[in-house]
Amino acid sequence: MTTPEPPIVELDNVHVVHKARSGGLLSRDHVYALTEATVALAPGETVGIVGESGCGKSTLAKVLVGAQRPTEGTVSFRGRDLWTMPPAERRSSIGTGTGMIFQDPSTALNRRLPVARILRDPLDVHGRGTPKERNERVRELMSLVGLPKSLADGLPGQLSGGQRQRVAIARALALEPDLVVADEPTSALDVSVRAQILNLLLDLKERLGLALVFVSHDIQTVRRMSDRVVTMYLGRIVEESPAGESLTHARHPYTRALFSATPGLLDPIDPIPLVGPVPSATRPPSGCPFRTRCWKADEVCATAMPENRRAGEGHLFRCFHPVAEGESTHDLVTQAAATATAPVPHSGDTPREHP
Ligand SMILES: Nc1ncnc2c1ncn2[C@@H]1O[C@H](COP(=O)(O)OP(=O)(O)OP(=O)(O)O)[C@@H](O)[C@H]1O
Repeated sequence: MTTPEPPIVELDNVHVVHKARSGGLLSRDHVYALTEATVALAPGETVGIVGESGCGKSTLAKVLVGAQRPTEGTVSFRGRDLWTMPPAERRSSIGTGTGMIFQDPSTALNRRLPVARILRDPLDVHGRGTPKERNERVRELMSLVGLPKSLADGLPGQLSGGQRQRVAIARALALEPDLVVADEPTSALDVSVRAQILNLLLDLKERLGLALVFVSHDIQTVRRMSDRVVTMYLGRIVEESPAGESLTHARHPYTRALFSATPGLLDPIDPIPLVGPVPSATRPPSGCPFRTRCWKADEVCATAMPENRRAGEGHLFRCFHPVAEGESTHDLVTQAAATATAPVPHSGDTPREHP
C-alpha cells in the first residue's frame, strides 16, 4: 500500500469572523464568514467550492492561500503552522508556494505596467535568478499560457479580457507554486472565451501537477474542473465528495437542493422548494445553519451542528437527517413540497459570541 502524500495545505477548525460592514461605526455585529472549517488539499488535487452568494467561498479560498488570517484555528502549509511562522518566512511561503487568480483581470493587474513587467515583478521581489534568467522565465510564462511574444510590451488596457486573464494566470504561476486558487476566474469574461480559459487551467494543472482550488457559482463547471466538490452554506462546509458522486449521491439536503436549482444539471425537474431566505451571516441559526429552510429539519437540528459523517471514500457530510442513499431528486421535490408551508422558527436568533 502506498502512503498518501501529505497535504499541501490543511485547515483545522478554522473560523473567520469579520466586524460587520453595515450597522455603522458603533455596531458590535460580527459576520461569521467561516465557521469550523476542516479540510485538506492533496498535491495535484482540484477542489471545487460551491454555494450561494455570501456563503464564504472566497473566504475559504483566501484562507487556503494564506491571504486571510483566521480568527481561530490552524492553517498548516506543507505541514507547518502558517500563522505562527516568523512573518518573513510566512510571506515567502505564501509568495512562492501559492498563486491566486481573481474574477476580474482588469482590476487585478496594474494597468500602468506592460505585460513583461507584470510577470517579472514576482521574480524580482523574490530574487529569482539573474536578470537574464528572469527575462527568459517571462518568455517561458507567456508561452505557457498561450500569449504571443508580441504582447510583452502591451499594457493590460490594450489586451482582450481573455488575454488579460492569461496574464493573471501566468503571474500566478511565475514562482512555480504547488497550489493555485482561481476565484470565479471566468465570470467576468465573454462566454466565447470562458471555455478557452478553463481548458488552459485544466491543461496547466496536468502539465505542472498543480493543486487547484476552483471557486464558482457555476456548478456544471465546478464538476467538470474538480476531483472533489465542497458545498458551503452560511460559512460552513456541509459536504465534500468526489465530483463524480456529488450530483446524485449527495447526502446533505442542501447540496441536493442547490444542484436541483441549477438549470440543465439534472433531467428536467423542478427545483427542490426551500422555505424562506438564507439567514444573515451576522445571526446564523443555532445548530445546523440550513435547518430554517430544510424540509427534513426537526428540533434536534436546532441543538447542535452535526459532526462529520462518512458516506464513502472521500465523502463527508454534516447532517442529522441526510438524504437516503439512492433517493431520487424527484422524490425529494415531492417531500419538500409537502412540508413547504411555513418557515421553521428561527430560535437561534441571538448573536453568537465571536471567538
Ligand atoms: N472584509 C469583510 N468585512 C466584513 N464582512 C465580510 C468581509 N469579507 C467578507 N465578508 C462577509 O463574509 C461573508 C462571506 O463572504 P465571501 O465573500 O467569502 O462569500 P462568497 O460565497 O465568496 O460570496 P460571492 O459568491 O458573492 O462572492 C459574506 O456575508 C460577506 O459579506
